[in-house]
Amino acid sequence: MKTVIIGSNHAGIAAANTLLDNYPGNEVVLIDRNTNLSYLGCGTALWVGRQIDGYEGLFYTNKEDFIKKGAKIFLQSSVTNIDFDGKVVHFEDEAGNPTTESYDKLVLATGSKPIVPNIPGKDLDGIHFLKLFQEGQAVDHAMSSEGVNTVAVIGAGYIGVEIAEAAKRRGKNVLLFDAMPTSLASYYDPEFTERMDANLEKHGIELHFGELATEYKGDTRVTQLVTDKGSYDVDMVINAIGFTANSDLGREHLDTFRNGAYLVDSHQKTSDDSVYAVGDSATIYSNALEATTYIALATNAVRSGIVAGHNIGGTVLDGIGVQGSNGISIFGYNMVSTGLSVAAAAKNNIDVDYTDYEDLQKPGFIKENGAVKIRIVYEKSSRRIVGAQLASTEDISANIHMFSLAIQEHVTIDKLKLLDIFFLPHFNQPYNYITMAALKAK
Ligand SMILES: Cc1cc2nc3c(=O)[nH]c(=O)nc-3n(C[C@H](O)[C@H](O)[C@H](O)COP(=O)(O)OP(=O)(O)OC[C@H]3O[C@@H](n4cnc5c(N)ncnc54)[C@H](O)[C@@H]3O)c2cc1C
Ligand SMILES: NC(=O)C1=CN([C@@H]2O[C@H](COP(=O)(O)OP(=O)(O)OC[C@H]3O[C@@H](n4cnc5c(N)ncnc54)[C@H](O)[C@@H]3O)[C@@H](O)[C@H]2O)C=CC1
Repeated sequence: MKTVIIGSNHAGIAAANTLLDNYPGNEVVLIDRNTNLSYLGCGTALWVGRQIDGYEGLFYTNKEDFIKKGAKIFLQSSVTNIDFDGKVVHFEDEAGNPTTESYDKLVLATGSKPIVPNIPGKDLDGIHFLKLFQEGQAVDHAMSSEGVNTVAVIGAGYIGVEIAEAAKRRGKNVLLFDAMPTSLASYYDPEFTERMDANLEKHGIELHFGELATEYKGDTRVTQLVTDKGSYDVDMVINAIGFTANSDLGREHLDTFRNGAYLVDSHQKTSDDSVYAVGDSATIYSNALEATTYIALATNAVRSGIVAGHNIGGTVLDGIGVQGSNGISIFGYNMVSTGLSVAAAAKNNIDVDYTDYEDLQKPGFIKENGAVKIRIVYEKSSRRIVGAQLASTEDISANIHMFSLAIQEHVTIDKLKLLDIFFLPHFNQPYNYITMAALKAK
């Protein structure tokens, strides 16, 4: 069996490793247009903000690792089209020569692309995106340039907020814009985002929410940002208004979701029996929504790659869906969420209630101790938990995994009330915030 994988970042790598490590004898070919593979974009802001020494540690594998395992790998090789009937992939190799690879099974792991604000001046110099390693390098380089003092970040989602922090750490004046009235509006309810907004402001970031960029101005280089509310002199712009699926190669042939992502089943198989799609290029099943959706996260990319790899290798393995669990840590303030916020539930016509609680992480006699705010969201009719959000200066990240499992397994809010949660003053309180929030549920 010969499997060709297009795209060798997180999803393609997971599919390739699953096949190579578990199913010897399978022929695996990886093709990617980039110079590198396995770049952890999540480290870009840490590196640009000088919280880590450099970018070298942000890659977890390389071309040689795949060659050692017996795979064939082409980098700097762009796939131009796929003959789905003849099962042949056409690409240009590193030297620019037209080349082909036939396949028995094809894995599309072409990921996502940043959404480009479609406004005048969008192609001026000094306007950046933050998806690829090379784009991170360009942003890093620009921030070191003389005369770059004011940075506008468009989009206060995860990338925008993280790079705003990094730019501030580099001593820039930072203006952060979003169409929504708060930061992180797709992940958290206002009672949580207002804390992040206060945190950003406290650290000197100028917030412009509910404000839309309408034009980038300058001769060859951007010097001014115009919005529906004003205009600002800027030296650099970073666009971060979300990703869309990169399904350019198969959109004509395969069934797709509303944003163009390849529609896949629980084996990651597309509408073509020989073609699988994984990671940001594909849809994913949300256990909170109980529906197919699109969530661009590295964690989903890895899991979907593993599922595709096993199914191609011959082990039937159903994906179990996701909750879109996510987290962020900005100037020491931590927020994690999973499933649906109250706002996201309303948007999806799911009638929910929620229960909030706030308390110290540990008993009052422990000195190093921060307050934790928790919200648990549950469906009114079934009482199943559909979401949770936590915010604190404490490391509350591990809590969210339990809520992720609860959503996956359709656990009700009532089941959580008397759940056995251990107590040790070094870590938590006997009347802990999870129990207390659950007990408070209507
Ligand atoms: C700055 C940043 C921070 C992030 N932080 C986090 C985080 O903290 N946690 C988290 O879970 N997620 C995070 N993400 C999201 C995560 O990086 C993506 O969800 C993940 O990269 C998706 O992996 P993928 O392999 O599906 O797609 P991609 O990473 O998009 O990779 C697709 C690959 O396909 C190749 N390709 C595309 N078209 C072709 C073609 N025609 N021919 C050949 N090759 C092609 C590309 O070169 C690329 O290597 C972050 C993303 C960014 C940009
Ligand atoms: N910590 C993590 O888990 C991280 C995850 N990622 C993932 O990478 C993907 C891309 O990240 P982001 O680009 O930050 O997307 P995002 O979806 O997190 O945020 C995009 C933001 O842009 C805003 N927006 C949309 N259109 C706009 C417009 N025209 N003008 C102004 N604002 C506008 C939205 O309201 C939203 O707040 C996401 O799926 C994200 O979850 C990225 C970084 C870190």
